[in-house]
Amino acid sequence: MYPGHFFYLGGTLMENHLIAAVRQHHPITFTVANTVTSGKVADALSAIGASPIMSAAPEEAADLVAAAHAVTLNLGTPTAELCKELTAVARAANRLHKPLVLDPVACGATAFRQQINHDLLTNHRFTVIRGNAGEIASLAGVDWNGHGIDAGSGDGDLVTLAQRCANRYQTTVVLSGPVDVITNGQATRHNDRGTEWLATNVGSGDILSSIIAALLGQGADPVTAGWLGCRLVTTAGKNATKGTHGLGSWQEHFLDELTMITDEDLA
Ligand SMILES: Nc1ncnc2c1ncn2[C@@H]1O[C@H](COP(=O)(O)OP(=O)(O)O)[C@@H](O)[C@H]1O
Ligand SMILES: Cc1ncsc1CCOP(=O)(O)O
Ligand SMILES: [Mg+2]
Repeated sequence: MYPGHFFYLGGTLMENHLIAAVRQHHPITFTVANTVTSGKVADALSAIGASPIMSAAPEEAADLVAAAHAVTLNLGTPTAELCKELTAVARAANRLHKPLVLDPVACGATAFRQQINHDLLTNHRFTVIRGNAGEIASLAGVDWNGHGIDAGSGDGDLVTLAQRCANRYQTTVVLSGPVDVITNGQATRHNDRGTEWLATNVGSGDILSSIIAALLGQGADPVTAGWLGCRLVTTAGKNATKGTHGLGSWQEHFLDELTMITDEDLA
């Protein structure tokens, strides 16, 4: 717990104050980012008031984890070299009790990605896993037609799928999509806000994962951080559609909406 962090009050986290707390305390949110959306993630974190830092150097992994309030491992563009960094960061985060989020981008697409995710999940504890249905199905060992970085298609109940993944890895799962499912295997919440621009925009999921980390860094419990992260991203995304002509203008409005979002918007 850091000075100014929020804590449980009568069993309920003061969700509405978390955004204000992030804006006031600027939690340092360390992302081992992919090479595609690193800048977008940094901008989105900065827009909500968090203090982003990205690095892929194992030499500074322990120091950066020590300085950070929360950490995200994004596996969008893995390499054998990056695996050293992922291991060093995960180990330091567990040792220093820092919240740790996994974004298993396209984890079912190749044997290489499957192996990296398996190794990380076997050897380290994650506070939250955030992925789309195809990614969560792959981690849960459920048959699914993944589609690259996108969710693809499959049968079955998404709540059951998310709960299975949460139970398998003893963690909280945020399964994102048209309806987001947030579960720790017992408590389950939903968020049904959004816009298809979020699916079209490359990096929406990466942004969500790192925003959830920022909220964890501000002291939110995992289910609350997962739900509020989804609520923030989808509310800003939906509000950004006003006056949008295409993906370019939506992206610009989305950053503005993330910056200006209010408790009333989130309600
Ligand atoms: N079809 C959709 N309609 C509304 N919101 C969506 C849709 N698809 C994704 N989202 C939202 O976009 C955000 C990122 O989720 P998602 O697109 O599933 O991640 P990823 O980019 O990793 O596939 C989530 O907040 C989710 O609610
Ligand atoms: C296109 C692409 N290729 C490797 S990572 C990446 C970005 C994935 O972003 P997201 O999963 O948030 O849509
Ligand atoms: Mg993704």
